[in-house]
Amino acid sequence: MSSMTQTQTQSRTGTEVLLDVRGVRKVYEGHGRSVEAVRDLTFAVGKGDLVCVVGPSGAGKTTLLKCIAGLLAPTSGEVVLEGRAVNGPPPGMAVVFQEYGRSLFPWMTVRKNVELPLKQKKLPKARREELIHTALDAVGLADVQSAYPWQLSGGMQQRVAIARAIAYEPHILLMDEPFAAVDAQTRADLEDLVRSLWHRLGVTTLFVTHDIDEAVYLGQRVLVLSSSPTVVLDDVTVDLPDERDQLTTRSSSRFAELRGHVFEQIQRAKKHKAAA
Ligand SMILES: Nc1ncnc2c1ncn2[C@@H]1O[C@H](COP(=O)(O)OP(=O)(O)OP(=O)(O)O)[C@@H](O)[C@H]1O
Repeated sequence: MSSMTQTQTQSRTGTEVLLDVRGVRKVYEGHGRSVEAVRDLTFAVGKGDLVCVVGPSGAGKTTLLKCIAGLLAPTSGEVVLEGRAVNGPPPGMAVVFQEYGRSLFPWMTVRKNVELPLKQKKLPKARREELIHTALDAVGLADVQSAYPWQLSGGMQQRVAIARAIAYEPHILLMDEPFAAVDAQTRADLEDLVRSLWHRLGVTTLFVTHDIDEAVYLGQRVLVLSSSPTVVLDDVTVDLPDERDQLTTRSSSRFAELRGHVFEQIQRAKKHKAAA
């Protein structure tokens, strides 16, 4: 059972805190060995913010996300969402995973896949229809709702997964390296889709990636994680103009400075780890 918990009231962007991650540590135990995946993670995400988490491979990004999603219990520390401690999947959360092939049900049409969580939410049919239509329209897939996921390209399948997440009307959207398995051009389109949905819906979004450019392009803030055992190395404010596009934003000098800064931090952490 969730309990009401004292929470931070203001995020770094000055908005009301929605997600509060406090001193989260995760040690995996088993087969006679223990792995300290995450040592100490503390940060807050404000309501309506788009925050990216970037870190090297094996830094514990998925572990952190599973702790936030209530799929894994931290060894110590806690995750507080909307003032309540998370100790199971919270009702107002949707997650988009990297492996769209495994997260969509192949025997269900696109619309049935999007509808499933809405049925679990026990929404009436008319409301479900409205949400399915709006979400599929928003991701540009209104015309393939009767298709099966395996009839679609990887990028389209991931758009179905995004449609399913936004149709659910989550208070917070978690995305775990959602575009790692698609080609570069599709990836750029999907990044722009995330920015435009975020603008339109204002949903609080935590986007996890190992791609520094992607983190800087998408986020209002970038949390930089160290190598495992993981801590937050830096919390970078992305002071790029809010209107972003793949060409002008990525070729601006400020973008280059920010990505250089994040890159340097990650490289330093890797060297530090190697030396230790
Ligand atoms: N179930 C598990 N049991 C034991 N160790 C685990 C388990 N899951 C993850 N780990 C270890 O925890 C560390 C962090 O893993 P995690 O998958 O969270 O990192 P990541 O940053 O998401 O990696 P990647 O970017 O490669 O997906 C790694 O050393 C990994 O081997």
